[in-house]
Amino acid sequence: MNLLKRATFIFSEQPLSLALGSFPTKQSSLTKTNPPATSSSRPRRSKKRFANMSLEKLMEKFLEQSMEAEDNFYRLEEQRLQAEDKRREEEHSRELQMLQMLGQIFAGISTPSPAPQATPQPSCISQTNPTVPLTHPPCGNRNHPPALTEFASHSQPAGPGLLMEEVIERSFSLGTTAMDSVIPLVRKTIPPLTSKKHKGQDGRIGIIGGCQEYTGAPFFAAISALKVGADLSHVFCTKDAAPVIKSYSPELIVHPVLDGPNAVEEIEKWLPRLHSLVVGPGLGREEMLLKNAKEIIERSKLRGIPIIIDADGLWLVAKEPSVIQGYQRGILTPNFMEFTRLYEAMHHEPLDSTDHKRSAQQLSIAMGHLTLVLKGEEDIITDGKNMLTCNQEGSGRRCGGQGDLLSGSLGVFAHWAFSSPPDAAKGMNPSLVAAFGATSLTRQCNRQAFHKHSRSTTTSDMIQEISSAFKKLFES
Ligand SMILES: NC(=O)C1=CN([C@@H]2O[C@H](COP(=O)(O)OP(=O)(O)OC[C@H]3O[C@@H](n4cnc5c(N)ncnc54)[C@H](O)[C@@H]3O)[C@@H](O)[C@H]2O)[C@@H](O)CC1
Ligand SMILES: Nc1ncnc2c1ncn2[C@@H]1O[C@H](COP(=O)(O)OP(=O)(O)OP(=O)(O)O)[C@@H](O)[C@H]1O
Repeated sequence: MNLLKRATFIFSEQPLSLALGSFPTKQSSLTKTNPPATSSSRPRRSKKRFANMSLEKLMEKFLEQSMEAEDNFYRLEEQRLQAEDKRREEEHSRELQMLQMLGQIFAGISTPSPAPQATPQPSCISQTNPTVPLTHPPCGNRNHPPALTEFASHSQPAGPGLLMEEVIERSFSLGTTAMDSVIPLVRKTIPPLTSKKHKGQDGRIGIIGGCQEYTGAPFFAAISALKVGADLSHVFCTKDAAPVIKSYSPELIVHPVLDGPNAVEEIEKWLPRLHSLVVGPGLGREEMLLKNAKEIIERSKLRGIPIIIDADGLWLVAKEPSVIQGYQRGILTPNFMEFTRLYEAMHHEPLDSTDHKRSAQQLSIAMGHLTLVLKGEEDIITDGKNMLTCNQEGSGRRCGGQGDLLSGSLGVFAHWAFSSPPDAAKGMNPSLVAAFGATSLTRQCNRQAFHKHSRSTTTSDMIQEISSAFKKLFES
């Protein structure tokens, strides 16, 4: 943007540089402004030439050129983003081809007679299991094929729609506890802070939510994303929620478009610039808002953007599971109520609440191996094949909004996990690594805030703790 802050006019052999910020933009005030000071070393000849041009004309010309420069900048930026998208799509299709080839090789080796395709044994159901088979996601920002090191034993019949890549397993040692062994993987996905980067590279996160009733939830999610380390945080909310959310924080970019006549098109314009999307905090359940959210999810899927669905976004998923079913970069973060709703919508029978882990695994499988984070006394994270549980000590305090802190920070961790080098997560599904990072952080914030505020702890207190909780977990 520095390019835009300066405009150079070549009215003579000597260029005249003007600082954009130092000029008023209104025509009326322009006339009152003194001509810009020129350096004492500037030759008289160029002064004479400028003297022939009125200041007003000069400023007009200057503004024209600066607008042109700005247009050019955005055009180039758009082209760059499109090229980046294209490169990513090519990577995906290469990866898929690889997977298909591996699938064919596998089919040749292991199926002398027609064998039933099967769901891998959920041997990872226990968090203390030292060796957990993990599967590389079929769709990831990876340009390497998964290692074909181990096949699961098949004790369950294949579920409908199981893919070949689902039986390609790889061994992964979890060590003694998930906490000890997954945290280092999370760390590896966190991009280092360096002076070489430009604004936006560490994350541009979008939140779809915020309506008349709920302005806190999208704010909590968006500000948490920033505090975790995203560079830019956008909130796409309804018109009447926008001024309220803006007033909470000047750091957020707030778009009052979600209930507008062209909501989907308005938001789609931003999708090429977003690294991940969090759908649902404070979205409400109005038909039109849910319809717009649904369409935005569809368009984000086409671009391979990681999508976290929480709160009222999960209400939408319970009504129309196909909106996210099978999308390997989708992550659902239900609390127990939301989980029950989803489970019953998918399985058409009441939830057996005695075995949360099994139910979570079943729901994930039914959703096409989507990563699911069932929040509770311990957070259960599963993609249907592998399971992690997060027991990071929190507190007994459950204030509204802490789920928003989780979903907002997960938006950032998901972007980092999906865009880190292939070996960072050691072959583990990036969604699982990201979810583990976000749940540990949320619980650590809760613990630290409770230590200071006990019963009065609120989500704002927890957000204050993000910086030190992050350092403690991932940077110490
Ligand atoms: N300050 C704000 O603006 C906040 C807005 N929120 C928004 O409020 C909207 C509705 O969310 P709700 O969670 O209330 O909706 P739900 O319909 O999912 O929850 C309904 C009820 O279930 C209860 N419940 C939650 N967890 C439970 C559990 N484990 N066992 C039993 N009952 C449980 C809740 O207390 C609530 O009364 C969402 O858009 C959400 O994002 C919340 O995020 C909280 C903060
Ligand atoms: N019983 C519990 N003990 C410890 N931590 C918990 C417990 N229940 C939830 N949490 C933690 O609180 C975080 C948010 O979960 P919660 O169930 O409050 O979400 P939510 O109801 O969706 O939140 P929100 O109020 O934002 O809608 C999760 O990271 C989870 O780890």
